[in-house]
Amino acid sequence: MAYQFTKIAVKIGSNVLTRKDGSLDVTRMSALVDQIAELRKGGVEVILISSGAVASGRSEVRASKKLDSVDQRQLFSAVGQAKLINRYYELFREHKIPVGQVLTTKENFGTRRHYLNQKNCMTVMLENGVIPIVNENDTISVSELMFTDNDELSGLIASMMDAEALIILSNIDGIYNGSPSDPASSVIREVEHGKDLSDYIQTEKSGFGRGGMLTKTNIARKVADEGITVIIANGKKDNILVDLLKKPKTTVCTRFIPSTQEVSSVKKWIAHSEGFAKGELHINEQAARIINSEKAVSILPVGITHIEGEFEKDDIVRIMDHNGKQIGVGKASFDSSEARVMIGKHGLKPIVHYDYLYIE
Ligand SMILES: Nc1ncnc2c1ncn2[C@@H]1O[C@H](COP(=O)(O)OP(=O)(O)O)[C@@H](O)[C@H]1O
Ligand SMILES: N[C@@H](CCC(=O)OP(=O)(O)O)C(=O)O
Repeated sequence: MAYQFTKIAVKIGSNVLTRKDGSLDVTRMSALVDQIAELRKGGVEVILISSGAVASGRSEVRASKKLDSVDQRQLFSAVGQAKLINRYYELFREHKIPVGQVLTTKENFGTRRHYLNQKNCMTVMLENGVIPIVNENDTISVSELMFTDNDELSGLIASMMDAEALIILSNIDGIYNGSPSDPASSVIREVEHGKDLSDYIQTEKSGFGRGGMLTKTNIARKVADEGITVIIANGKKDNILVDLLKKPKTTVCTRFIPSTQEVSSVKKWIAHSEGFAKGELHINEQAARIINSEKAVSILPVGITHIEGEFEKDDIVRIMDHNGKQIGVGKASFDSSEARVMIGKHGLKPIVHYDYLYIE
């Protein structure tokens, strides 16, 4: 039977892969691997983004002295990632499917060249029948260099690899329209473009996760706006992956409806580049109004009131409106000193061209 999608990114959260005592839930891993193998047999290409390094390392080593949170993360992930990938390797080998490890950091997405290098690496893996298993390189990404969590990373990967769908597996059936523990709440089955869900999200996180439901929702919206279906579902449920693709109507999950507008690959990269922004372009009210309308416009010097920070040509900059609120990000066509000289002048080239502008 043909599946609904032919190329998907699947993110498996820490909570799906860990038991209550923090040990690696190999039975669950094995069940998910079986499902991915079944999807592959049915012609679906899969990119896996798997958390669980820190959680699986925690039960493996006893620290000789009390460690701070950074040391703990580095120690546990170094040990745990090896264990995690080894398990995946063994489990996929039973299906004769080769896997490869991709460990990455936020910095690896900072320049277009690095971004394309990673894309090429994973493309060549897929072309050769290898399933990429991606995780953040927790041993070297520390504090401000870290992704918020693997949800953010999975959004980047799905967008970079032009996946048709991103399936985020957590320990909950989807996004509830109230507290998940309240029996009166139920799972929101579909989220249309522009729907704000922030009122529903509780700030608490599950036992081993890092980001929580709010990051999942924000990432899901952004990725769906790029034309990719995003599904949040319960990875602890039997046969969930296959059911989501085979029986989309009857399988409980939250589904973000993708935008039908085409988004260029450069724009996709820029949309996920906020974390690497070097400076700020502040624009006046009229420019903000035009940019926020549906029209395709560039950021011209005439609409800029001031520039904050220093940046080079081709760096990512934040676009701020007249109230100081961030409305987008873009790639600067000039460095900050050149751009400052151009402020307020008519008839000059754009500081950020429309092709390199992402409005939130
Ligand atoms: N409205 C909501 N609907 C569903 N889950 C929610 C909601 N608000 C908060 N949460 C919490 O978000 C958790 C999932 O996020 P997270 O802990 O980051 O999981 P993961 O490790 O799978 O990434 C759920 O277990 C739940 O406790
Ligand atoms: N890279 C970390 C993932 C931490 C994380 O973001 O977890 P989660 O919130 O479950 O996606 C690990 O492998 O432990």
